[in-house]
Amino acid sequence: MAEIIIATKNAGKAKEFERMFKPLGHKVKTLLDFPEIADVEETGTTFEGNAILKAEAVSQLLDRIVIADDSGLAIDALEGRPGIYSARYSGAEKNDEANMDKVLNEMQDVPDAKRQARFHCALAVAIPGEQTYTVHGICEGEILREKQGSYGFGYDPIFFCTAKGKAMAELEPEEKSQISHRANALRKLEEDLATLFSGEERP
Ligand SMILES: O=c1[nH]c(=O)c2ncn([C@@H]3O[C@H](COP(=O)(O)OP(=O)(O)OP(=O)(O)O)[C@@H](O)[C@H]3O)c2[nH]1
Ligand SMILES: [Mg+2]
Repeated sequence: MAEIIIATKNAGKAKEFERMFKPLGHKVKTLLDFPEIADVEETGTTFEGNAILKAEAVSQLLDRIVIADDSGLAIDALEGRPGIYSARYSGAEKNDEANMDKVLNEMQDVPDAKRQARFHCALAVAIPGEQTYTVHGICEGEILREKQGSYGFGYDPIFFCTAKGKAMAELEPEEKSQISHRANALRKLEEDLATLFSGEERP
C-alpha cells in the first residue's frame, strides 16, 4: 500500500481524501500528521496557482511526491466570489459559520433563478525533479436560502447539489465522495496513481 501525502491542514478535506483513496489501495497522510510544517502562504491568483504553491513547498521540504488541493466556491451573482478567498471570506480565522452567514446575507435579494454556483477543486502533483502538473474538477449547484444538513464542511450546508437534488451537507460522506469537485478532480489522477507511487511503496 502506497502512502500518499496531501498538503492540507483542512480536516474536512483530509477525511474526504482518506475515504476516496482507501478503495484505490492508498493510505493518506496530511499536514495534520506533520504539525512542524508551517502554513504555505496562498499568494496565487487562481486555484491552480495556489495548489502548485502548496504542493511544491511541501514536496521540497519532504523530498517526496506531494498532492495539494486548492478549492472554493464561485457564485455567479457575486461575480465568482468567494473564489480563492473561500476559506477566509469573513476573516483570517477561517470560520465556516461566519463565511456561510456572509454569503447568505450577500445573496438575500438574489432571486431563485439567479443563484447558480459551483465548487472548484485544483489538485497539483509535485514530483521531485519533475514538472508539477494539475487536474481540475467542478461540482454545479445553487445557493440555498438557509443552512441544511450537517455532513461535510465549509459551505456544504448552503450549497444545493444539482447532481443529487439535495444540500451537499445532506449527502452521506460516501455520496459526496462520488460527485464532489474533489472526487471529479481525483478521478482524472486515478490512472497516474499506480505509476506515480510504484517507487514509493511503504511496508
Ligand atoms: O462546502 C464546502 N465543501 C467542499 O467540499 C469544499 N472544498 C473547499 N471548500 C471551501 O473552500 C475553502 C478551501 O480553501 P483552501 O483550498 O485554501 O483550503 P484550506 O485553507 O481550508 O486548507 P489548506 O488545504 O489550504 O490547508 C474551504 O475552507 C471551504 O471554505 C469547500 N466548501
Ligand atoms: Mg488554504
